Amino acid sequence: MTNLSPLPGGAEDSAPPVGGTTDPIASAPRRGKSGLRALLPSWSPKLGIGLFLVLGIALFGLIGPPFFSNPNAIDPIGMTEPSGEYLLGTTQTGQDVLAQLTHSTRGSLQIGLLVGVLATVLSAIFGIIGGYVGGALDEGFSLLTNVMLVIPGLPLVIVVAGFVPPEDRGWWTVALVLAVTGWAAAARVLRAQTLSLRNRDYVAAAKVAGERPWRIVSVEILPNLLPLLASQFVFAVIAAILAEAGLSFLGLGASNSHTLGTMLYFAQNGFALQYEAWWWFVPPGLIIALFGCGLALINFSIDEIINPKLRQPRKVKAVGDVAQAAVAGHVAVTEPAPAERREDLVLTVEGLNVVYQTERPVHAVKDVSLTLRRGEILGLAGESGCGKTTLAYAINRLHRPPAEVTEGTAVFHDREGQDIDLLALEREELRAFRWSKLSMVFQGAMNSLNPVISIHEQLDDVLLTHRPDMGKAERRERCAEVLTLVGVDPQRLHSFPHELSGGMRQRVMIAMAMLLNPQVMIMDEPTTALDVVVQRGILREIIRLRDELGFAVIFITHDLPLLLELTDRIAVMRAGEIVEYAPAEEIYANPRHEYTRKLLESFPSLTGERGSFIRTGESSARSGRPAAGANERAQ
Ligand SMILES: Nc1ncnc2c1ncn2[C@@H]1O[C@H](COP(=O)(O)OP(=O)(O)OP(=O)(O)O)[C@@H](O)[C@H]1O
Repeated sequence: MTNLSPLPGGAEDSAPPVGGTTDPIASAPRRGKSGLRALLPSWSPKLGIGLFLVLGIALFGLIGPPFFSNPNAIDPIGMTEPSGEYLLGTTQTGQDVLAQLTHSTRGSLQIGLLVGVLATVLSAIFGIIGGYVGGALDEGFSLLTNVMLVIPGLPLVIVVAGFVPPEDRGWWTVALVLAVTGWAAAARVLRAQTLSLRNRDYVAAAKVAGERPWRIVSVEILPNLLPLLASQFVFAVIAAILAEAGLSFLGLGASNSHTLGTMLYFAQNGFALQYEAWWWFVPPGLIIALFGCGLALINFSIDEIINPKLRQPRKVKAVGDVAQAAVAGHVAVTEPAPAERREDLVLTVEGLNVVYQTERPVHAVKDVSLTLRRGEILGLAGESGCGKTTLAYAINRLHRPPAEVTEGTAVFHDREGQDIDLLALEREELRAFRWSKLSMVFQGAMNSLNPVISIHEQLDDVLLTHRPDMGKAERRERCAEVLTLVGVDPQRLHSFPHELSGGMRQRVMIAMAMLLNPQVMIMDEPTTALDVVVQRGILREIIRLRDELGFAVIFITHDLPLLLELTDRIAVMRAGEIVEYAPAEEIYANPRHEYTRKLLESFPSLTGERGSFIRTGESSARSGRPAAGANERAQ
């Protein structure tokens, strides 16, 4: 909408991360690491234990067999307990259990690995390719997948395995049977995910950019499915080892091969349980359990590489140092002129600091102090990445790790006279507070509506949660009322989000935020995605509603001219700090901070030296400010 260009030294390129460096986007993931290292999971106890178990068991199965005697060799000593000669004792026929265990571990690993690879490849082919290509291919693949799904797995395996004569039933035959019968469920999940991913904006952008389908699948879609594929692989391996054990137990396992399953089968046939020969059946059972556990732990770490949000936030040094280091050298805030009476205020934020505790911490909000008066529209301006959203989220306690409020307070002055320390609210108190006293219209809010639920149900849900005493008719009336307030025909209550225009959806989101008659509404770029005419209509509504209902608004945008038209006061943010905080007229007529001046100058003018915007005075209805002139932006 505007052509605000990043200024030299703006937030994106100057926000000093905690710790003193001046690297811009300190949050850039693993920037300091080489390409290969960036793909490796970061070390954690979970990963360590998982690797130890899996590698230990794999090594035991891989390099163990040559070190031990022939597992079939019979010693006339019969069944004996573990001893110096036979570390894990012997079987009923005097065979060395340890020798059998190494060979069996190898056999089971071979089967697990082969089934894991085959089942994952099959599910990826049928799920991802079908889901992405769609049409007849997808229908064919889906039909096959559904048929495989409704055939009961184990009986089919038993029948197939039973048909293969024992002499041909090697470990790879069993693996093949298990893979063919075990991929369908995973394929369904992958197809569903692919269907969702193929409609994402970045996939559409790749298509428009002319990328070939195989590249879109492998570069845009596949990386998003890796955690799923990894866990499906792990699941397939574990399931295969267990299924093979089950088959062997029934005498349908790999003949002439040693697997953990056949070991358990012979232990059962040799009455190991009755003879209390624990050394015969406990070790194979334990290996199966430990191997599964190790794979699951590795899977957690794989998730963390693919999904950085799962990474544990790092603990950083003392909060005081952090704030001081970051604030040092920056220009002091310009305080708003008029003295503020406590009873006029609805929100007071003091010395708020928010740090993203990532590998290289990002100090996104630095020592921010501001007040919001009852019924006031306060603008929060600043270029992309300066910390506006982080500040709004922290005030509303919506921030999630790695974001952490390291210092400061945010106090809500309720109209009933109570002061509520927002940062100290417990979970339930917070749930009751949010939306009923302070609501939020999120960035890109018009996409936040659930596409398969009608507008009425979505509005009604909020009332059901927060006003359980309201009757059905009363709730319906309130839903219709808020829609009317924002200029949407109440008939639209029956509509689904896709039946509304972008502007209408945005209005519905504003209606939803107003539903409980809050005292404060935080609006994070609520009109950015809309064209100027629709935007203008919505902004008019916001001012009118504010005037009628008396709520206060924190309006966040990078569009300073818009704020000049709309707001009573403006806080200009840069690199996490508020560098200027003054009434809108003052910012327009006499910007004091160099950065504010640059922001204003960066809007080209058709008619003058700068800024094709002139204050209309529309928002000054309540304060009695004079309108300053016509507005070209509305055109
Ligand atoms: N999850 C995160 N981990 C690390 N750093 C983050 C995270 N989210 C945001 N940041 C960083 O915090 C800073 C402030 O981001 P924020 O989203 O609050 O900016 P903004 O002013 O709202 O930008 P925009 O107008 O583009 O939405 C940026 O430098 C950003 O890179």
